[in-house]
Amino acid sequence: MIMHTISDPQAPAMEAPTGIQLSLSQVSKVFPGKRGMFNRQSSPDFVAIDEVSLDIEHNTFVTIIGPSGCGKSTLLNIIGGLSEATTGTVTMDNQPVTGPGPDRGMVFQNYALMPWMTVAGNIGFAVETVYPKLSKARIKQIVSENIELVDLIGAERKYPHELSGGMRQRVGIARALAINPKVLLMDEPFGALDALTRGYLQEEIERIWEQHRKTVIMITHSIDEALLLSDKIVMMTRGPAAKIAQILDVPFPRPRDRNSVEHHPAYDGLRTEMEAHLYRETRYVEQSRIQAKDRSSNTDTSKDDLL
Ligand SMILES: Nc1ncnc2c1ncn2[C@@H]1O[C@H](COP(=O)(O)OP(=O)(O)OP(=O)(O)O)[C@@H](O)[C@H]1O
Repeated sequence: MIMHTISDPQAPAMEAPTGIQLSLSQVSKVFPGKRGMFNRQSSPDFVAIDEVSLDIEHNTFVTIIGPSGCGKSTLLNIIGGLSEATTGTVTMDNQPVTGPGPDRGMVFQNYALMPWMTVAGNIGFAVETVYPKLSKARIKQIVSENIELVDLIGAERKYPHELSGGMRQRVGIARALAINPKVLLMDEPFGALDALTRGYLQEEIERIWEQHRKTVIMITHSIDEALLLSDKIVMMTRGPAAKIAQILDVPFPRPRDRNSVEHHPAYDGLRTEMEAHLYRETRYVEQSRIQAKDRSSNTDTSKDDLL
């Protein structure tokens, strides 16, 4: 765990930093194959991502999009320090990332809240853990500010099971922001929500981002979500050995809302480009699956012929 030196999470920044904040250099991840008797390898190693390099500037909203199973979570987990790159390096503010730390807050699709703690308890616990020297009064104040930020006033004493999915994810976001990370990492944060709640929370994230302007790296499967929120969209190729295919710049002015974004002259072109990429990569994955299935059923048939 990186040692943190900030004594108060909401302490004002000296000045807005500029330039590269997070840098990935030739990052690869290989999951080792299974080992059987006598430690003999029974399945091959799996190269999930292959030599991915990416520079992310301060205060940028980046989304990662790509076909299912290409390695998006693997990449985000390496940035978050939850998983180690097999080769390559990740640096944040020129310091190597060697594990999780309060400089990178994470928001998960399944919320990952502690069920026995209230809304305020979940947020307060995170702040207390990261900043153990803060007074109880200061922690309470930070909790209140962040509950207000995500529009959860009145739900402070509720437990996660008493909340809707959208409210739970608001708690997840408040908890991540309360420790004042330099970078917010979100792995499909709206993936488990119904379409209406999802649309509402997307606009909330845009509003919150306007207030904080933190660097955000978010995984999504939604083209519209990526276009509404991002400054940059990182499009990944299919796996195995996934790479970055292309990075799109999103030129829509801020603050944004769905209507203004959809009427921007660049919207249709960007949308078409993303659709074409995802369609191409996903079709290839599906065709490979069908061919593999055909091959295995042919093998079964030839076995039957022998009987
Ligand atoms: N611990 C692991 N051991 C072996 N293989 C793994 C492991 N974790 C992930 N993988 C494989 O690595 C590849 C990338 O997985 P990952 O979850 O990063 O993809 P993803 O793009 O986030 O997927 P999705 O869009 O479905 O959420 C997949 O083929 C997955 O099966």
